[in-house]
Amino acid sequence: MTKQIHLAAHFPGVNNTTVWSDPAAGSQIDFGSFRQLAETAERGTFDFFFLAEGLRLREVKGRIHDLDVVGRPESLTVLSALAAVTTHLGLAATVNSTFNEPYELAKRLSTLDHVSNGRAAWNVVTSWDAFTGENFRRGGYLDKGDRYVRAQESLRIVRKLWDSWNGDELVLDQAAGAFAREGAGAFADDGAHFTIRGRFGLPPSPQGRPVIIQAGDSDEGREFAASSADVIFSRHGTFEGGQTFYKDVKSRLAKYGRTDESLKIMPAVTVVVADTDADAIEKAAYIREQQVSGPTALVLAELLWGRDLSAYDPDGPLPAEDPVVGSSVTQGRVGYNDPFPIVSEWRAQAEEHGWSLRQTVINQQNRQTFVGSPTTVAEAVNRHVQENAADGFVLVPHLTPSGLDDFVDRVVPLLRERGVFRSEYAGTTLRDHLGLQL
Ligand SMILES: Cc1cc2nc3c(=O)[nH]c(=O)nc-3n(C[C@H](O)[C@H](O)[C@H](O)COP(=O)(O)O)c2cc1C
Repeated sequence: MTKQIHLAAHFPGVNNTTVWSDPAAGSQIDFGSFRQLAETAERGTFDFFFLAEGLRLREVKGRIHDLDVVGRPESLTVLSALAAVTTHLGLAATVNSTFNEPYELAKRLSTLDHVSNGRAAWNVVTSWDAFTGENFRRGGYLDKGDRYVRAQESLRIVRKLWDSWNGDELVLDQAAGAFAREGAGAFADDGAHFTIRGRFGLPPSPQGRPVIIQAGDSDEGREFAASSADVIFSRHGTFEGGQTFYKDVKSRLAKYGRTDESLKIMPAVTVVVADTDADAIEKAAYIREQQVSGPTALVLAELLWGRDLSAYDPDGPLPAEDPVVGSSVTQGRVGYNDPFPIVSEWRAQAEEHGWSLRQTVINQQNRQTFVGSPTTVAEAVNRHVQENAADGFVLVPHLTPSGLDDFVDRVVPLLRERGVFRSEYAGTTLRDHLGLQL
């Protein structure tokens, strides 16, 4: 059976994917930028618009990393404003489960679902580290092993609050002076992280339960997604890597009584489109040059090596030392669990091609996923989906807010022609777009 492709738009701003210094880049903060990208995604009949979250600016030796965007507005507030200027596009917010309370989460996400008429999604992320925790009153953080215990408990309670109304509690009997039935929204929960009871103040939202997205990659993260998520935002965008990840996660579903269709896998990908394949390859190389300055190459290499490499010349050879596991010189970024095979591969490739450290980072780490003419890109996107390397993609543009124009104007029509992507929205809620049941 031919699968239908799912697509989402990622608003740039985290990591070195964004080239904010490009003369064609607009504001990362002005609402007009969010609106323009969301309108482009809706014109392309995308499933949803996605906002990542960084709770603390990344630092390298105490200084803000030069390619991170400073001053990101808060996601749920921006998405609520976008709800008023879009009609069908899903609206997905990344919100951390470590530093938020389930009651607040349930209320804020349910509110987004109400104001958008059923288009809300929550991307549950689990940063646990002390560096991020310093921003918060409790000043603390979780043991790494507890991050999914708290996430699982938070999600279970959030769902309990969303389910605490049957939907028939509002009486609105003017003559009798009765607004709602007794018992509306009553809840109680007693767990390892929360002991709470009370009343949830909001009647059920249009989706009942907003869509749940998960983005962790560890074994615990994959298990959490298999048990509880509707969508996975993964980093496995290559064909082979995507197929391996897809098989791994889908094979975990049966033990939770779930079908393959109940969990959509949508890797983050980058796309470069031009008139011809050759033009696109040239354009892609230029973008990678912009994304990886000398200082950025050193930071990305430090993350892999787990060492201070500031004495190295990015235009010189790769560091001779072995990597160190578990030491993060770059605070606020997740390091590598097993850097050794990657360092070996980088060394082999650098030697074969005569690459400097910077050229190695550019070629090994920052390659765009889909590069080519509109036809080449449409065929590759479709092949990944039909051959189960993904159910769709979260597109990460390098420019704000015009970075998806080429894809929407030139690739989407080809996907529509092939009958693998919608020409108009069939339903009104995000669950409808994703083909998800409650
Ligand atoms: C593709 C992808 C995107 C992510 N985006 C965010 C984000 O925007 N904000 C955040 O705090 N964490 C983000 N994360 C981090 C994870 O959600 C998770 O909290 C972290 O990786 C720890 O979980 P793990 O050990 O299972 O990977 C992202 C992870 C992946 C794989």
